[in-house]
Amino acid sequence: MELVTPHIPPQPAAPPSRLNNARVLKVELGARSYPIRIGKGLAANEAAFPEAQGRALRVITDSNVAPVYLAPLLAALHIGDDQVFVLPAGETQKTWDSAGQVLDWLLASRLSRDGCLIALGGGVVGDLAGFCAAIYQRGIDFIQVPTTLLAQVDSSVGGKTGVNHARGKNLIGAFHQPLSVIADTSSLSTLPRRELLAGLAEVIKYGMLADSLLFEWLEANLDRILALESNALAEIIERCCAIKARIVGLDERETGSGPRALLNLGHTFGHAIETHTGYTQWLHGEAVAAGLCLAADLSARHGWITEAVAARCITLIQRAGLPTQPPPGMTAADFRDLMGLDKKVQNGKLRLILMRGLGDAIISSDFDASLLDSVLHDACSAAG
Ligand SMILES: NC(=O)c1ccc[n+]([C@@H]2O[C@H](COP(=O)([O-])OP(=O)(O)OC[C@H]3O[C@@H](n4cnc5c(N)ncnc54)[C@H](O)[C@@H]3O)[C@@H](O)[C@H]2O)c1
Ligand SMILES: O=C(O)C(=O)C[C@@H](O)[C@H](O)[C@H](O)COP(=O)(O)O
Ligand SMILES: [Zn+2]
Repeated sequence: MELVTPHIPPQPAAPPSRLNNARVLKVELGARSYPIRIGKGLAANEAAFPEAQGRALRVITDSNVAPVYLAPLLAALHIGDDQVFVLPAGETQKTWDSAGQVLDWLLASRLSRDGCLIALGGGVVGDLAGFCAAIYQRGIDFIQVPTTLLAQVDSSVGGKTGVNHARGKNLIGAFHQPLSVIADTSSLSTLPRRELLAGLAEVIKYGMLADSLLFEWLEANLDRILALESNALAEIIERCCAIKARIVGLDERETGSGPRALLNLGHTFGHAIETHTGYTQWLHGEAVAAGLCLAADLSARHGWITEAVAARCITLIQRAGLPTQPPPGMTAADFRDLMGLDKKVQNGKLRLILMRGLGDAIISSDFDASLLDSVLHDACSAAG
């Protein structure tokens, strides 16, 4: 059995600094280091955007976010609504075609290389706007203003940008770090319930892959999160961003044996589900939730985690109102076909992120293929 176990050193002891009421963490990437500012009301506060001052700015957002959060942001940035591109909302917009439309608009608006894009929205807007920033005139600056739980705990941090392809999730993209991440926690109050739960899937993922204490905290405090208690939401955003910042700081570009691939726990399965369903039926977090259950099951069948640990993971996902099984009608063959295009494939061999303990994930290139087959077959049969 060959397991690559990237070492994740403990968190630095220095406490994060504060900016007024904001909590500030930092992604340490040398000259490309940047702050993550977390707090209520930040997206309407000029002081949260020092990196934007004196710059030509363009805002990319979507049709659900714009009516609620655009005007206060424009006021804070002192720009008009003629500097805004509004995408239709939803995962189906995360395409090459949408990127082309944004790039056409940027050129038409004559933005020069010293300009800066602002991504106001969830992970779809963040990934798409970040990708456009990465390739527009060979790369311009951008700032993430995440408005979903998923984007605040995960997608706005780390510089993975890109679009989907009919053959697979995020298959076209670039690494491009933002100048800053401004996570305004008050925006979560308008988030639809289903979107909140989808974000929780990534939070549970962090506990499963890197932090057993976070996982236990989630087991004890899930009801507070589901009740949108602001202290509980702030707690998970900070803890998840701290984990992500640390891992990205160690392995920005997801090298072969570095720890960043661990953030993909559940995703090889989840991305196959999203692609199979045409990015229309399952939210990213929902697909990841089912993928986390498959990863836990496969890890347990290898004997790398106990049945009891796998059951705790699946129970927490179920308690969070998330799917624990693949979509009805999807087959093991569908999974195998789609997983073959996963970006972690090396020399034609699939690598999976699996668990060897609660809060302890591994990259495995040598899992037992017959166990994978039986996990997929059992799960697909149970889903119908
Ligand atoms: N780059 C990364 O590291 C990374 C990490 C995780 C996920 N992702 C990507 O992120 C995407 C999913 O992001 P998402 O879950 O944020 O989805 P999303 O961007 O589609 O947003 C979810 C929905 O909520 C709406 N919305 C956003 N903010 C709102 C608010 N405050 N109030 C009311 N409605 C609001 C949006 O219009 C949309 O309809 C996927 O494409 C996934 O692949 C990327
Ligand atoms: O930041 C990362 O690295 C992640 O893997 C975070 C994931 O939650 C996210 O969905 C990411 O977009 C997946 O990346 P991909 O490389 O598998 O497309
Ligand atoms: Zn994800």
